[in-house]
Amino acid sequence: MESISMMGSPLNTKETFLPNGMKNGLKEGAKATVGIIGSGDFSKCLTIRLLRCGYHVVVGSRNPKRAAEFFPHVVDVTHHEDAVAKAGLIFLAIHREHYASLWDLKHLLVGKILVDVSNNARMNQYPESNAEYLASLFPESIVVKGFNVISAWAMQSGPKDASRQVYVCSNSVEARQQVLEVARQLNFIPVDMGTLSSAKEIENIPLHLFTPWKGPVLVAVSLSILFFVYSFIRDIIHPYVKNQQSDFYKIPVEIVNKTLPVVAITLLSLVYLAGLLAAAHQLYYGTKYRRFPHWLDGWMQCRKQLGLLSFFFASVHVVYSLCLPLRKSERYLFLNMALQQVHANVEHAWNEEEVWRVEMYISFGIMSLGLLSLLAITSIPSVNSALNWREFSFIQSTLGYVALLIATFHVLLYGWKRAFEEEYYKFYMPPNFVVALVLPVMVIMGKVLLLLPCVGRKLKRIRRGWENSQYKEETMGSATHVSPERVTIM
Ligand SMILES: NC(=O)C1=CN([C@@H]2O[C@H](COP(=O)(O)OP(=O)(O)OC[C@H]3O[C@@H](n4cnc5c(N)ncnc54)[C@H](OP(=O)(O)O)[C@@H]3O)[C@@H](O)[C@H]2O)C=CC1
Ligand SMILES: [Fe+3]
Repeated sequence: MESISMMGSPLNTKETFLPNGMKNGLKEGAKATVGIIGSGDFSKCLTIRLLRCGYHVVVGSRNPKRAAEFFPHVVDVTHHEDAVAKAGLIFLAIHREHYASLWDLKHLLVGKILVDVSNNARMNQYPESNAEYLASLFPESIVVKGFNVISAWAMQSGPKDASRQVYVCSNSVEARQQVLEVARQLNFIPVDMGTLSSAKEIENIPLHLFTPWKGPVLVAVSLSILFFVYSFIRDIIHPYVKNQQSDFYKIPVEIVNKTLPVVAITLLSLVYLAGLLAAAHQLYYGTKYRRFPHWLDGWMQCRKQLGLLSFFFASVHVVYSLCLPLRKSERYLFLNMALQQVHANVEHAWNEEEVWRVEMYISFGIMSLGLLSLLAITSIPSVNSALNWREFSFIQSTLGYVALLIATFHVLLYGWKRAFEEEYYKFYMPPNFVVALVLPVMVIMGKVLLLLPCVGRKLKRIRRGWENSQYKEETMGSATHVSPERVTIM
């Protein structure tokens, strides 16, 4: 047999499964044999990948004759017993529900490494993880969890354009090392997750569906609906009811474009408000060792998503704003205005104050979008890892506040003149820009308060651990230890 088989020394897990040729930097050489139980999609794709990387593969199937048609001829497709006997490292490419059907092979599996690649249909479907269940069925085998986060497609197409990380855990260090090495040989990035107790966490990874995004997206959608309805009532319904003025044409562009910036700046304010509340919490209790309330913890952890959503809304707002002059309505209004000026004998229309206001607010808008883009780019892991902590914190915290300040000026310059011109609903239904400014102004004022020497010095002492009140609690590992400034905002 041209393989390094574990047969005869099943308990010696120190023996390697690496293709010898590769290990010695040679192309050819004796190949390690890897067993796979099951002949489904995952099994086929894993087989191809293993073959490409120089392994010898033996596949165990209930019906080897039928299964052999789907595998390259170099693959040994055989019965379960035979496959298990020929390999020391065995991937179980079958579903958890079928693990018990391998019971008859128990004596053959003693000391062998069983790699559990299974996934469940939903999170926490069973009380124990699939890998722990397998280990309980075959206590004399060595169970390793891994490869479940790699789809059959990614397995076949190679890790170039698909996810690359393979999370591995096992109670046996040697077995874990061997599976980590196989993952490395298959050109994946192995991640050691420690003991088998991490299996549940690993099994839940492919089942997450934008989990960290759910809360922020919900907030963004709720804010959008709220501000859209507000603008609709204020700018469309009210003029219609009061003066029979039909402005319904404004709904698709103008009202949407009034909603977008308000949502963008509110989301950006929420990013920094969480940090401010955390600072207030620490100042109030005089310690950093007290756990933040659950809601604040969750809020702090989704700041990156809130920041990226803010960037998204701001970008779409820019596109809408650039398209405003393309509208027919804008052209008609422009023509009407020109005609009115002709009738009024106005030859030179130039309002110095208006000119400056618009120049400034456009400039502030572009600058804040530029800064937001910078924050978004530095949140990309590869860029993020190229920065040291101080650089990252400077961009995410200091420049983030600058972006918020500039965006606030942008909104203020856009609206302040109109606010004075408008009479209706002035007091009990303020203009959109006033609504947009409530939160950012509060956040900026909060930051200014924190920058006051007396407050700032106290906070610094608390965060460095020099000041702890009687509330000190041992909560190592909780978010309490993460200084609000240390958590990325994007
Ligand atoms: N497909 C994917 O993208 C991924 C799959 N996985 C996991 O890999 C495992 C296999 O998935 P996949 O290949 O898609 O599934 P398939 O349904 O395609 O294949 C499962 C295989 O299990 C064997 N099998 C079926 N019924 C029984 C039984 N009663 N007793 C023993 N063996 C049986 C069959 O092989 P035979 O007839 O030859 O015995 C069958 O081909 C699952 O645990 C899955 O969660 C993990 C990551 C990605
Ligand atoms: Fe704007």
